Amino acid sequence: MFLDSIVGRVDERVKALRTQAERLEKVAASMTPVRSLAQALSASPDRVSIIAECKQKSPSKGWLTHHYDPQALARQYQEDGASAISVLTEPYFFAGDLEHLKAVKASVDLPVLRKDFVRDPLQLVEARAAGADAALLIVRIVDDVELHDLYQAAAALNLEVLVEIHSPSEAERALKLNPRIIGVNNRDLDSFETRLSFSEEMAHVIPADVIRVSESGIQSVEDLHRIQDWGYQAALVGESLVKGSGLLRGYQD
Ligand SMILES: O=P(O)(O)OC[C@@H](O)[C@@H](O)c1c[nH]c2ccccc12
Repeated sequence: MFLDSIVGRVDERVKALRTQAERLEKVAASMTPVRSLAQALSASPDRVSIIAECKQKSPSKGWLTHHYDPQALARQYQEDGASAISVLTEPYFFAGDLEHLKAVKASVDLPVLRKDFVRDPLQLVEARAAGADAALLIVRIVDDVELHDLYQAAAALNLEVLVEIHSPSEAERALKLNPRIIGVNNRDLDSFETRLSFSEEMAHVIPADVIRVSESGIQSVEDLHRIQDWGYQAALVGESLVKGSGLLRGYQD
């Protein structure tokens, strides 16, 4: 199954990273203060804040664009009113690269989120050393102890986290962390199908003081309005923006 193979590759990457642990920790400790994702997502309470994603390829849709320039894309997102930028760094299934994140960070003023499959605290050190302000934590791919340890490790690095869930039981696990931001993924990671109303179903299990992000399959201004009606402060949008839908501009007008 997809997640098993992706997790296998992640664990290989982590193993290779071990030799660089000391250097990465030094670099991470020397980084300038983070740009706060939580603050960026709370800045415009009357509308949905958009985390715009740089993604070249996905397991469900294949190549999204032939000419991928994450730096130029992120700059455009910022100009069009995005609140934060998400950058895919997973190389095997999403054609991502940590270098994309570094380039993006250097060219925008917005918080930058590392979008990867995080299983080990060293990946968070690596993210911080590359300039990430926040990282995604997918509840499904770790156990409770690992989740807790990753959450603590991120806090120690001053890295904010977007805790991603895809079921009521994952919501329960996530809430034990007292997280500031929760992402509800509308995409089922087994079937790859997206269903926006999943965000509606999950809204009532997330406490009101948690920043809610609806993720995946968001394509139109109407979708953004629906999410807002369900009590979400933010949306994570990839494919439709990469393909040039103009959703950000359409929403600003
Ligand atoms: O391209 P979309 O459908 O707008 O989705 C963006 C984002 O939600 C999606 O890329 C995503 C959400 N959670 C993930 C976890 C891993 C990789 C990718 C993702």
